[in-house]
Amino acid sequence: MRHLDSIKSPADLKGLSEADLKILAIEIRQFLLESLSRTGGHLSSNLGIVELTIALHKIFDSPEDKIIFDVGHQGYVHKLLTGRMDQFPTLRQLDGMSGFLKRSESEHDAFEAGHSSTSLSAALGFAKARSLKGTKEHVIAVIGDGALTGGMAFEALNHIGHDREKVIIILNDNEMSISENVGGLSKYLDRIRTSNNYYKLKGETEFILSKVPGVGGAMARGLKRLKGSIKYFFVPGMLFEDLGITYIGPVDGHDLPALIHSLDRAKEANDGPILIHVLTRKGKGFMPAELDPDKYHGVGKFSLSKGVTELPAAKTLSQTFGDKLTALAGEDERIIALTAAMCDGTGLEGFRARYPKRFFDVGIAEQHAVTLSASLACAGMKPVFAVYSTFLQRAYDQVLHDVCIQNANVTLAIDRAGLVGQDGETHHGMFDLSFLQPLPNMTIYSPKDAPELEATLSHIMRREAGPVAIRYPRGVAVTLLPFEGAPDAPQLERCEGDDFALIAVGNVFANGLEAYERLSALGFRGRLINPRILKPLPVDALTEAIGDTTAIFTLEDNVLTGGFGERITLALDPQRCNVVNFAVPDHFVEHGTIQQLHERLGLSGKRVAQRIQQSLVTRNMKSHSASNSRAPETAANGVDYE
Ligand SMILES: Cc1ncc(C[n+]2csc(CCOP(=O)(O)OP(=O)(O)O)c2C)c(N)n1
Ligand SMILES: CC(=O)[C@@H](O)[C@H](O)COP(=O)(O)O
Ligand SMILES: [Mg+2]
Repeated sequence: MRHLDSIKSPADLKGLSEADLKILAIEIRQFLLESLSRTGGHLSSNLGIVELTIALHKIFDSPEDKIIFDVGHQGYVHKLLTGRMDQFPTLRQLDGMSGFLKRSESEHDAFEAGHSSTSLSAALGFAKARSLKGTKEHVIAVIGDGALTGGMAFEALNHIGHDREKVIIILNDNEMSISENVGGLSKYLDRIRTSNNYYKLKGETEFILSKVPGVGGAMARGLKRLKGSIKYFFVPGMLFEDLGITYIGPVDGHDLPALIHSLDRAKEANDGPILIHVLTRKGKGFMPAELDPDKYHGVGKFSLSKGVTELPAAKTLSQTFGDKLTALAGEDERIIALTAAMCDGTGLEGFRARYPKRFFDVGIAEQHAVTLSASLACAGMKPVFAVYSTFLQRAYDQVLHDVCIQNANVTLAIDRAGLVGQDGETHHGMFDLSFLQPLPNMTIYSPKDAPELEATLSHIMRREAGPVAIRYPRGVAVTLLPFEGAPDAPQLERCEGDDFALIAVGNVFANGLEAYERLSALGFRGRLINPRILKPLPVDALTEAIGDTTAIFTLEDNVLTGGFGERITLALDPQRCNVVNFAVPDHFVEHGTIQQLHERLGLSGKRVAQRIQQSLVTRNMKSHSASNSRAPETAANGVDYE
């Protein structure tokens, strides 16, 4: 029997010898590879953190001790060691186990995340509560070198160093964010990594200090000064210690005895916050992932023998965006592309290669990226910040304060708008319309497919009229209908009659089209409108497109509150129109495929058709006799009433 099979909780680790733990690490890697090859998931970060997670659970006593994982994408080993092995076949699937930590899943998941750089603030909160309650548990934050580039992490370090509360920070340094890590901090860690001589000397000095009994007075001061000058000579700055946080390391993160020793040392120490600098290799143990950790950061199903085999090229909307922006940058040298550590995901690889001087990866620093964009715009450039909708939430005040108030010519290319699928509730981009629509000066576009995205981007880069957001979903670059008309005017895409008008925003226009065709097949004759521009709301053009229709339906993948539907409902004449909004309801949405989630929320083509049909039948029954109803048979035939 494998050791892994006998581990139902961290308590089962305690009796294992170091030799057994090393075998366990091999078993865990094997398990992760086999399981994730079938489900997909965040592979390389988890392969890299196997020994560290084992050591953490060996030394500390979860759930009393609080282990907080930053982002949480590297929490699979923790899930395995806390009794969730049999849930791995359902990882990130509808109603299955989350890809992140969830308090509802386990008492060992102390704090939830999905967005980066929150763990240090969270750890300090637990530590302060401990002091106030007078309890004794340990608080440990596990943060990656990428997550440490986020502003929140700096804010928390500043507070932790000052506060002196005992928090154990494990810096899991694999020299990678999703792509290569960037910035001065990354270079600083690199210097530490290569300053072995310093650590030898520092270690020896500490050893001398600890061994000389009753060392005191001038001698102690001399030795301390010596230690200090060695430190400054070999590692300028010594950032963490200068902030007031004791630094231990670097420690080989795949050497279990060394990890156990360092964690034990930190556990026993009494004095203030400690940072243990652990060096790991992303993708450890699976050669394709070690060689290309970026590609294996998040994977779909893959082959254990061949790794991720290239799929027949299905171009994504992100790539459509990136390619088009690169082409436009060839015509206008003021165009600048920015990303906050999501170069690949936002389709900017080509731009980076073609125009490296006009490409900025700022690290996980969305707030900084937005303000940087604002000042670039004020200096006459045309910055385009490509950002996932969910991560833009971080930079709301910067959008408001630095971009919109100054009417700066900044383009927010909002990728992963709408539901994103398996990352679930922390990652769905279902709020951007609600938080951007209220902002004065903001213009918002929502193209329905790849050609429209290209046309809209060209239009935006020419117009130079203040802040713009263009939102598009995670997915394949399809062409739904040929592009006609203008990118900034609503398009009446289908017009067969006045039974109903469906206004479907770009992200879910495909669902609207399917619903329209289903209703057409049932004999309903309506209109299908693609609004294209959501702010300023083109009320006159939409009113014209609606024509004499009085049954209006809106479809969007934003939450209902503050969404597009709500705004158009307020704008249309209530005496004449009856407007029904289909949108994401007022609750966080779980993980699953986008199609499954649309189905569950009543936003799929099929469900929208059913809901419209039901609504029309009810209206007809109210206003006419039952015999005048257009399709009573189908209404009674399997409609899922809501
Ligand atoms: C605010 C925010 N921006 C971007 C991301 C996307 N993201 C998830 S993991 C990750 C890289 C994190 O790097 P690191 O902390 O070093 O962990 P590693 O994957 O190397 O283990 C990024 C950029 C995020 N989760 N949150
Ligand atoms: C953990 C995290 O935030 C990212 O790794 C995210 O899962 C990437 O999402 P995409 O797969 O949509 O690029
Ligand atoms: Mg990293």
